Amino acid sequence: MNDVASVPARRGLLLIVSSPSGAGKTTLTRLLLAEDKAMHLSLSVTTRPRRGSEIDGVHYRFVDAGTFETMREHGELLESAKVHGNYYGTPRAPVEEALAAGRDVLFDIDWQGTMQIYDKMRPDIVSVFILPPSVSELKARLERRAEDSPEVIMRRLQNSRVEISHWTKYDYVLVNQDLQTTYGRLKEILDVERMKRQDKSVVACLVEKLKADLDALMRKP
Ligand SMILES: Nc1nc2c(ncn2[C@@H]2O[C@H](COP(=O)(O)OP(=O)(O)O)[C@@H](O)[C@H]2O)c(=O)[nH]1
Ligand SMILES: Nc1ncnc2c1ncn2[C@@H]1O[C@H](COP(=O)(O)OP(=O)(O)O)[C@@H](O)[C@H]1O
Repeated sequence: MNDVASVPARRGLLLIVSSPSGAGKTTLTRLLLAEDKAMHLSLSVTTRPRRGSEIDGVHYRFVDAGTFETMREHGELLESAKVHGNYYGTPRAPVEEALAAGRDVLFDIDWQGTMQIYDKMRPDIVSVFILPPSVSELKARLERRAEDSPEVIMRRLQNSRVEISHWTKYDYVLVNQDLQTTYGRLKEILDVERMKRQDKSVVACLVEKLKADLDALMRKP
């Protein structure tokens, strides 16, 4: 039996974080990955051009359209979607390996991908939707990030309208006003959801032992 004073064993969970572009999901998920060594990023493949701050194999695997299509045809993607005119997909094998090993996996994917993974793995999923506090702040964040052209920023803002309408499909919604507050809430969600998935057999063993010890105590003269 595990030491009951330590965190009991549990199944791995799949944490999905989605948001309209610029709301802050990359910032939040990078903070989490840096701090939480039990969390592993699902590295997506994409046909989108790499941004200056991104590293191939760390933030995305950047592939051409032909490679993406071959992966999709061969069933190598757990889900895939076209977002802002580019293709994105989640490689299947690393997720299945992580789940089998009881590790937690983090997905930064859009609502279309979320729906596809829900269909396959709903009990293991915890989904969080991040909203910006206002449109002006969303636009300002996209501009401050300074990674996209004005045309790309306008397209992302335009697409935000559809994306935010999917918030109802998520388990939790966070409004990312103050970054540290939002990050704190995200960690609270994760703590609770991990606790919910604790291996109950460990608790059952402890309860049996407590009962036996109580019986023994009561029998003492
Ligand atoms: N379905 C799906 N969406 C993805 C995947 N990877 C990233 N996305 C989504 O694609 C959208 C665009 O991502 P990105 O190009 O990094 O831009 P950003 O949202 O402005 O940071 C975001 O909504 C991401 O969550 C994936 O593997 N599958
Ligand atoms: N709570 C916040 N307050 C102010 N700026 C933020 C906040 N969260 C994120 N940002 C900034 O907004 C920009 C967009 O954030 P990012 O994480 O790239 O968004 P997304 O991944 O959702 O497109 C980045 O420059 C980031 O530093």
